Amino acid sequence: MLTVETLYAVDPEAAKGFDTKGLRKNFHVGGQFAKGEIRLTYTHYDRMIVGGAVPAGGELVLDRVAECGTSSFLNRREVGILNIGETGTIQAGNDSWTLENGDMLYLPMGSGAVTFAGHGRFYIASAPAHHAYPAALIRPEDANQVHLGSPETANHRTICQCIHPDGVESCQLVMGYTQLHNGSVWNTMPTHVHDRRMEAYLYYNVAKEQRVFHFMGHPQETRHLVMANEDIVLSPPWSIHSGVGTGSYTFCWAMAGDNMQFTDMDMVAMEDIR
Ligand SMILES: O=C(O)C(=O)C[C@H](O)C(=O)CO
Ligand SMILES: [Zn+2]
Repeated sequence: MLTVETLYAVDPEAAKGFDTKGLRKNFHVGGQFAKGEIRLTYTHYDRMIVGGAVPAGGELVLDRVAECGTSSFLNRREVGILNIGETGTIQAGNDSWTLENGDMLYLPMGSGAVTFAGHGRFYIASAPAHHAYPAALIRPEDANQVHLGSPETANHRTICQCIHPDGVESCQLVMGYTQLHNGSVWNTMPTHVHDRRMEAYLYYNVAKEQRVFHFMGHPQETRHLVMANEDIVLSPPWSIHSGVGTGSYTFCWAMAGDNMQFTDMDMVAMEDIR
């Protein structure tokens, strides 16, 4: 079963006026991981699609998605797929990959129908593409690691870059995940914006009774959203994206837009945040 919802883009002036319900309706994407289903959200931020596929021991096929206006999902798109569940397989054309927890698969434009099987919980992030780069399976040890923060500022973390210009190439999708070190709870703080790219965060490995307070908004008009396990949040290009957990967590970030330079960020000075 395939369900697709559409989210239109919001400008910073409109976002200023949202109450909690309005913020959640426009930026929070929940419930994407349902047994035996593929659930997608088609966003109008750089036409990024996010969602989940949970085959739960059966098979799920991702092929035609009416919102894309093509006969098959990947006709003019590329996709990154992260397994946050148990072992699962993904098949596209004559190729098949086994993904353990923490493995990511890049599938290029033109891959055809994608079949999910096994016991994986597959997080999907897809952006428009114009070229077919090679498909690639990225295991945790293949990711480029960047170490940031410190225990003193509770933001000690390792950024694992999986799909990026110096690793597995893509047209515009840049994707990886960030692991907080023991006792550290802040991600992406000091924070930044990048008006050239949108970003989506999937929070996972969040214990049932814990939450992540995710901060968004124009740097001088910040708001927060309370995120539970497997919740996704969209960050418009004009928005900060940072979070603090009441417990440990991991998050997967995916970006699309005008350039692919991970370090191309406009840092927000602490004294300027409101
Ligand atoms: O913890 C972090 O810092 C991040 O993971 C940063 C994000 O990946 C990001 O915002 C990249 O632009
Ligand atoms: Zn960012």
